[in-house]
Order: sequence, then C-alpha cells, then structure tokens
Amino acid sequence: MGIGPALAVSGLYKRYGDLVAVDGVSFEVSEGEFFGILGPNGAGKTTTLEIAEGLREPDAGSVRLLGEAPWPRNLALLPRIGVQLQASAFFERLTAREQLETFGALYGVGSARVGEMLELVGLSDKASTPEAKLSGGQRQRLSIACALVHDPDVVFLDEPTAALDPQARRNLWDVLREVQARGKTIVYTTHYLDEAEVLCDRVAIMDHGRILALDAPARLVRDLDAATRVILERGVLPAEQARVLPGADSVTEDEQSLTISTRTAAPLLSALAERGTLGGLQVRTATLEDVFLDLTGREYRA
Ligand SMILES: Nc1ncnc2c1ncn2[C@@H]1O[C@H](COP(=O)(O)OP(=O)(O)OP(=O)(O)O)[C@@H](O)[C@H]1O
Repeated sequence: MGIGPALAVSGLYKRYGDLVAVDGVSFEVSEGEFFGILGPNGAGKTTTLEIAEGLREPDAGSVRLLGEAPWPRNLALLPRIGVQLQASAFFERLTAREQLETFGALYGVGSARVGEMLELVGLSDKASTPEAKLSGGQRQRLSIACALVHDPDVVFLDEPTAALDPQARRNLWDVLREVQARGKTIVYTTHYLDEAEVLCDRVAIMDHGRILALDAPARLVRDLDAATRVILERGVLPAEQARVLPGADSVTEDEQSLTISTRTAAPLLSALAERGTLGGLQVRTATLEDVFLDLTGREYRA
C-alpha cells in the first residue's frame, strides 16, 4: 500500500446551529493501527468519524483518507473503506447470508467471501436466520461483516460494542482483533474506556469536541504517575502496621478492606509476603478512567 498515514485529519471544526460539536480536531492513524476515539456521550466522536469517512462535510479542516480527500463523495475510495454505522441499516426481511450477499453484490464480491465473513464473525450457524431474529450482539457482528465484505483497507466502526452484554462484547473483541490481524486499519469509537485500553494501539480522548489526550493507553496511564492501590481484607493487618511498611504512602480503611497506596509496589508486596498477608490481596493500578478524571476534573460517565 501507499506511503503516509491511512488517515490524517487536521483542524476539523463542525457546528450544528449554536453547538460546536467538533472544535479543532487533528490526528493521524497509521496503516494497520487500531485507533480509538473515546469519550462520553456528545463528545463529538460520531461527528468526527463521519467527517473522516466522507459522510459529512466539516465547516473547516481537512481529511486525507488513504491519501485522498473523502469529501465530496469520492467513488475511488469507496471500495477501499468499510463503514459500520451506529444505527445499522439492513435490507428488510433478508437472512444473515442474504444481507451479506446483497452488500457484497454492490462490490462484485462472490459467495465464497460471504461464507468467510459469516465464519469470521461467528454467524455461520445463523446464515439462514432472518436478520430481524438475530440478537443484538449477532446483529452488531453482522453489520461488521457487512462493513468488511468487500475487503476494505480501512474499517470505521461507530460504537460496535454499545448495548451488548459482557459476553457478546468479549466475543466482538475477538472479531475486532482478528480484523486487525488481517492487516486492516481500524478506526472506532467507544464510550467504554476499559475496552479501548485492551484493544487499541492508540486512543484519542475527546470531550466537548476536543481531543484532550492522544497516545497509547499504557503510556497515558503511565504518564499519570498515579499511585498503585494494594487492597487487603480488613483484619488481615492492623492499619498502624500497614502504615510503616516500606513503600506505603498512605493507608485507608473501610468496612471490608484496608487500602495501601504506593508508588513503589515491589518492596511493599515483598514486605506483605514476608508477613504472610498475601491471601485475598488485590492490586489496582490506574486506568484510562483515572486519566479522564485527571484531564477533566470529573468522573468518567459513559
Ligand atoms: N445532526 C445533528 N444536528 C444537531 N446536533 C447534532 C447532530 N449530530 C450531533 N449533534 C450534537 O453534536 C454533539 C456531538 O455529537 P456526536 O454524535 O458527534 O457525539 P458522540 O461523542 O458521538 O456522542 P454519542 O456517543 O452520543 O454518539 C452532541 O451534542 C449532539 O447532540
């Protein structure tokens, strides 16, 4: 494939009436990267994605998608990009296989490919089921298969895991990882920070139309330099003893547990091991939710 990033957006700005939905957004996504746009409802994720896909015109700013401008409607790009919309649009009364065949026919894709896509998203046994009779998770997976059926280089997914139960979400993670393993560039939005942390190579955290931070999840968390919390069952160790352990910065207690905050977990854990108090112990490090709190001063609410 070509040189340069798969996607580059620069200075995107979009308002709806008085509301500024996207307020100066710039980022680049490399080929093969799994890139997440994160943030609470209304942060501007969908609008940013739609502009990147060429479905919406920005008021200002530019987009290069696979080296081309996606707006106005760029027919040369369509076979090279896959778009899963937030409200999936299926054809009426078709089975899972027929839905895929219909999308595939638009791009001249054969039925072998359709079978492969059903397999990829774990719907082979639902091939003959009408789309309306699929569960929410199955329908999400079908819509991802539709976005992939013509073997695009870049795949855009808007909250593919929204409104799924935990098991269906995990199944979909496996599908997304497999898509990336096939060399695709994935640009997706989610309001699940924990999910983005495990799936994405890099994330942009958005709030009120702006990107507040952009980096690998692990690096964002590390740069926060937040304390690690070591949590013991209440009664295992008296608080006054915990306070003087090597590495213990502060100690708090509630009904069930005693929590030791530390920036040097190793000596603290060795000291706890020497005292035989490792049973039931939990270690919690910072997460992207802590990063969001640090950036915005408020708790993250999806
Ligand atoms: N077509 C539209 N007309 C008017 N306002 C809109 C339109 N689309 C989005 N908005 C508003 O723009 C802001 C950003 O919306 P957007 O859908 O981009 O955010 P989002 O981060 O994707 O949120 P969600 O997770 O709820 O989809 C919101 O306040 C939304 O209400």
